[in-house]
Amino acid sequence: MRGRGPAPGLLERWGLRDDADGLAAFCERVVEALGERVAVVKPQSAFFERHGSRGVAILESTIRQFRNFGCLVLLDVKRGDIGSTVRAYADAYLDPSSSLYVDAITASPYLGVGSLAPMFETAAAHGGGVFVLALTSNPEGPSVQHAVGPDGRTVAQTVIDEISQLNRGAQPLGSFGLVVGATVGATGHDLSGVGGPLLAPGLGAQGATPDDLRTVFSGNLPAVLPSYSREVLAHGPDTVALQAAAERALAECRAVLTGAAG
Ligand SMILES: O=C(O)c1cc(=O)[nH]c(=O)n1[C@@H]1O[C@H](COP(=O)(O)O)[C@@H](O)[C@H]1O
Repeated sequence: MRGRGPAPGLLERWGLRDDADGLAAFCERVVEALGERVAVVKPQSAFFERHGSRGVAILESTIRQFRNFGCLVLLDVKRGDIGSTVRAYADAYLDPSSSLYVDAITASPYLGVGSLAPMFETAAAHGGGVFVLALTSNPEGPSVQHAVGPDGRTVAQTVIDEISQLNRGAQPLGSFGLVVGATVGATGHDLSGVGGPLLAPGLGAQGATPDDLRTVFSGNLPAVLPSYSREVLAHGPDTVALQAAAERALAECRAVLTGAAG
């Protein structure tokens, strides 16, 4: 998977202005270079929202173009709220009648996994997916996610177990995924019953390597969806260089995920 993070630093590096025109040019080039070559793209909504209504229009158009190539779009929005508001987020991103409709989104479980139910229902109704944060790649994450509750489980393990329950019986994988950073190391959390995809950000720019996937995911490697953003995008705007960077990342991850010795 390739993340799409048109951050200000990247626009500048590509010789583009940090405005909506720069953002549009950036997205056009990324779609042209990678639209036919990647299975999943993960645009980060904030990098579009910071350009206001034009940014959101560019996000809509970029989503459409990638989907036209047959690419799955996983929008990184990390939404979460009380149930009635989550219903509106579900309508915005997971209902096919919305202009922001995508195949899957990221969601934050810190108002309780149950508060995300409207997203789960809408995703299930339309064949979409929801990736819920469990063990995030940032150094601040463990202070919340490793906290132990009254039943002896960590916050992260509670999230993992609730998502496992939602996927119960689904074959080969259910619609509900977890986010587990490639940077987190061996935390002792049990992912064996998840039955859904495991999104692994943190590769490349945040320091994790494909080898780290073995440590973090061990027996669960076949469910892992590795994600790179800056590591690939920093090679633009040259189309061939972007494509080569994506191919390199793919080859390195494939060697680990298909069980090559290492
Ligand atoms: O949900 C995410 O995608 C995510 C979760 C997480 O734990 N860590 C994390 O970095 N991300 C996102 O993944 C992307 C990583 O970008 P790079 O570090 O450039 O590959 C960013 O857009 C983050 O918002």
